[in-house]
Amino acid sequence: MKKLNTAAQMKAIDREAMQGRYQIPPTVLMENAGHAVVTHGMQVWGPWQGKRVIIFCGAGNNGGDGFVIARHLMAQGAKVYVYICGEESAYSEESRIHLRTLQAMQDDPLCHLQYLSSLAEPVVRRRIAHSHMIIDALIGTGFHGMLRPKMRALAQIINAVAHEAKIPVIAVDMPTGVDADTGASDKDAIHAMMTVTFGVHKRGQFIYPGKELVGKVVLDTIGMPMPLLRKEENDCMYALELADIAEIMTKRSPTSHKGTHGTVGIIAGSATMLGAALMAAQGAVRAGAGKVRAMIPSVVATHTMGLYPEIMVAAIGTTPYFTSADSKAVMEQIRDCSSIALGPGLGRSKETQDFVLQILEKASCPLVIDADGLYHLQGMKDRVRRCLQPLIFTPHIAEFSRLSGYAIDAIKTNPVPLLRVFAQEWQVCIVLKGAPTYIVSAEGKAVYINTTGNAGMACGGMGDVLTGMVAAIWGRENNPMATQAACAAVYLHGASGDACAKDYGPYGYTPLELARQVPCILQQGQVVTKIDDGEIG
Ligand SMILES: NC(=O)C1=CN([C@@H]2O[C@H](COP(=O)(O)OP(=O)(O)OC[C@H]3O[C@@H](n4cnc5c(N)ncnc54)[C@H](OP(=O)(O)O)[C@@H]3O)[C@@H](O)[C@H]2O)[C@@H](O)CC1
Ligand SMILES: Nc1ncnc2c1ncn2[C@@H]1O[C@H](COP(=O)(O)OP(=O)(O)O)[C@@H](O)[C@H]1O
Ligand SMILES: [K+]
Repeated sequence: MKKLNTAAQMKAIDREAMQGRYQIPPTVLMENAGHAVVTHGMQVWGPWQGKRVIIFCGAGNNGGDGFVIARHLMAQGAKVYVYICGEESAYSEESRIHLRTLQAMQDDPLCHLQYLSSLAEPVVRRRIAHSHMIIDALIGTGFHGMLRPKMRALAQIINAVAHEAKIPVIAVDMPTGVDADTGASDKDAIHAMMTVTFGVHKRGQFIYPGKELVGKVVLDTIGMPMPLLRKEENDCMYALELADIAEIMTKRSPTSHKGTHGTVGIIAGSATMLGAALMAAQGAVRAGAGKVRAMIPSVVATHTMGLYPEIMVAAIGTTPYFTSADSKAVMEQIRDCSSIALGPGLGRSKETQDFVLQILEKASCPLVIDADGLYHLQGMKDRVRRCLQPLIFTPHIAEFSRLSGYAIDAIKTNPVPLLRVFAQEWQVCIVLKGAPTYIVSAEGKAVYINTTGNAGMACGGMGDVLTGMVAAIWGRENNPMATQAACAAVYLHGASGDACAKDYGPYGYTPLELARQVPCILQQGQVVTKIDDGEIG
């Protein structure tokens, strides 16, 4: 998985690399950063020879990187137009050194160096329009707040002209105007086609709207000592990758049987929401559950008979929704279950709440709780903490807001600290569904961010499928930890959505079509790499 840092964590690493026992001179890190941009740019767009490149250099160290980039581009035969926004005296020592080196090369016909303030706007527009490439070295991890008027005006020009003339923009470390910690972006933030980032990825590259503005992100370690780059932060965040899932979705032993792969109990559905139960059950089947038993109120269960023969259906009670009178029958049915998915389509009757609380109290295996199951747990933190079984909650933002009391806007702006507090206080692993989906362990320490999925999944029932998948992966023999199971399910669910988007089109595919893709993802993505007993397959 990819480690994701905040700007402050990155700064601390930079400091340690320069001042601690490593003693790397700051000019060297900046040199390597600038060189990295030139190298990665060439790998995507070919040789720089003969290209006209505009480099906008801000007043901080991001601008310093720009001066280095200019020198290396000239060495490769590009003509550079370097526009400086800062005052020479205000630059850091390392930026000033690189600026002076560049100033010493000013006579070179390939070098055009100018303070931006001395240039009329139409000239800037014309120069951009006649360039082959633009380098955004205006602001990197140091961006905060909103773009100030002059910077905003410049960013608007760059975006407009680059878009119109189809000129690629390479962002140095971060596109100007994107917050490296949260992905929050100024409305005029620069839209890059590629971002070359240094040392460790930044969180804002994986969170919308920043995620959309960074383009292709390339990481270069710029010669920083690996122990610093690998260091586990107290407040750590990771982006999920296919390889992480392969650790969990192991190959089956050839002699395994259905009992080996877990029995998932689905407690879901009510008179008007039968589909939710079936979609969760299908999610469990497609994610590899050995057996799936769906417990559904009798009144509606009759309609499911024969629909999905692979699912065992237990018709429960006499009411159109579950009540506490049903808990005994349900407990009988889940005795042999290795995990339970509770909640999709249960409805919001007060009587169902009593039922949910009884299941929570008596269950003898891990529980994944979603949708109406979570609705019934509002204000029930103590009851949840008393539950003897490990729990995974899978709310979307509105459900999380209802449960936690945090405002939807606050969750959208910066969910991570809120999720950590909630997970610790409620002692549950939490999956905050959305774009992107976050997974937080019950200790509230590690946060994982999903990298798969698309807007075609914004459709009723997709979450139900996920709930069944989490339960299936969590309920296997040698079952993974809650967080691992949640990460694997979320990643696979999103990857299946991406496969649907490719096969069917960007939207309009159904939750069951998505569920059907799960085994194909395991196959095509070669996710399954190991045998259950740990042997490499
Ligand atoms: N050794 C290292 O550390 C290495 C660092 N490296 C590079 O340094 C970068 C970090 O450098 P940094 O910390 O100097 O910040 P940076 O991104 O240049 O931004 C600060 C400037 O932006 C301005 N500004 C901010 N917000 C603004 C707004 N809303 N609207 C307008 N202006 C705004 C801010 O103005 P101020 O707030 O100070 O008035 C200041 O002028 C990092 O991303 C990487 O590229 C590499 O060389 C590798 C080694
Ligand atoms: N724009 C999007 N990008 C990626 N994933 C999305 C997007 N919109 C929805 N999803 C995913 O689809 C699922 C929707 O779940 P949910 O909101 O609970 O739907 P339902 O309750 O109807 O089943 C979640 O896993 C969510 O992450
Ligand atoms: K930048």
